Amino acid sequence: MTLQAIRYQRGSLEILDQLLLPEISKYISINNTDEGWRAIKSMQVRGAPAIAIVGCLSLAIELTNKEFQSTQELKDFVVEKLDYLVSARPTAVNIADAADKGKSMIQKLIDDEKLELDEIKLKLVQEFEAMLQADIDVNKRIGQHGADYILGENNDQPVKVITHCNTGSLATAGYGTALGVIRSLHEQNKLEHVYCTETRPYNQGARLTAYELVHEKIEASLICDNMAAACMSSNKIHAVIVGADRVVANGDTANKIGTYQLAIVAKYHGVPFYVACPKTTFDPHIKSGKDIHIEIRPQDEMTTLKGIRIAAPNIRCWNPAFDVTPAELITGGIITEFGVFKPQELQKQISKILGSG
Ligand SMILES: CSC[C@@H](O)[C@@H](O)C(=O)COP(=O)(O)O
Repeated sequence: MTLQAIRYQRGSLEILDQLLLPEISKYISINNTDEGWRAIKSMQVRGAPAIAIVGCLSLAIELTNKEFQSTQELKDFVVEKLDYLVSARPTAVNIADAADKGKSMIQKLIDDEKLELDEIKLKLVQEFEAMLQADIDVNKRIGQHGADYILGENNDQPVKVITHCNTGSLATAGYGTALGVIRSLHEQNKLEHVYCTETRPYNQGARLTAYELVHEKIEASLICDNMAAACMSSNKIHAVIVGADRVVANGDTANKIGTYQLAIVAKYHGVPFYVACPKTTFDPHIKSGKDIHIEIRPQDEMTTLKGIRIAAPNIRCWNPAFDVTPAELITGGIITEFGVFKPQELQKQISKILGSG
């Protein structure tokens, strides 16, 4: 059985508290957008697609339980709550994309004079609910496209890959993006080995990806972040596959801190570097990676481990949660639900994809 980070049925939302994993599997309920915002901010739920889905579902819960007197009141409430949810973490664009879609949808529904207030509310709730299944479907397509492409580049022979951070069932509605590609390779018996990086300082790799890989019985080894170069020089690695929090118009990509250095190391060793993400991770409004807002996280994520101080007292820290990988280092391509694109064709492909609705 695959891990389920998000459990939802109308009126009830629960998430697996990722702060407690891997030792404790505990679901917590999210009853409104305040609780949704706090769960995202504290990283009880994390990963670009999961943040968007949990944010929107926390609003669906609040909408289900609340009565409105007018469509204007409903619209003001939805817009305010969506803006609030987007503010929880700034780098991943998926929640901003979902918020924009929610806002234009409510306007469209209000403009439809045939619809009553309750029907408008219900349709909006249904729209947010549909994100769960849609994300799993998209991830499976990403997995298939990515696995086919990588195997095509390797004469259909089993491959060894490296991945970074957590991009699996815990970061999405299920299956995963980069980890979805790895899962798909494994399902086809074409995955010889996967190395997952520890992903300091929050340890998404050691705690979450390693947990998913063990759970799925996938051949895997954990490496510290500073072992990636040694791993590539002492093993034949066929691909590095990572996820993304925002891919901008020129193909520059923000992802978990450490992705950039992994891409540099991969280029040096001639290992193709792939980014796997859905179209909701594209941000065509930003031209280059220099303009992506990078979230800075609290210092204690670096200085302490489970509440125990591991750094010298009084040292200051710089703790950016993400970095930007320039498009030219994404040498393998960007794996989407529509296929695999080279970063230089991304701008054209994004307009084509976004134009297709
Ligand atoms: C499918 S998840 C893609 C990205 O969101 C993932 O690689 C990542 O950087 C997650 O960062 P996090 O800080 O854990 O939310």
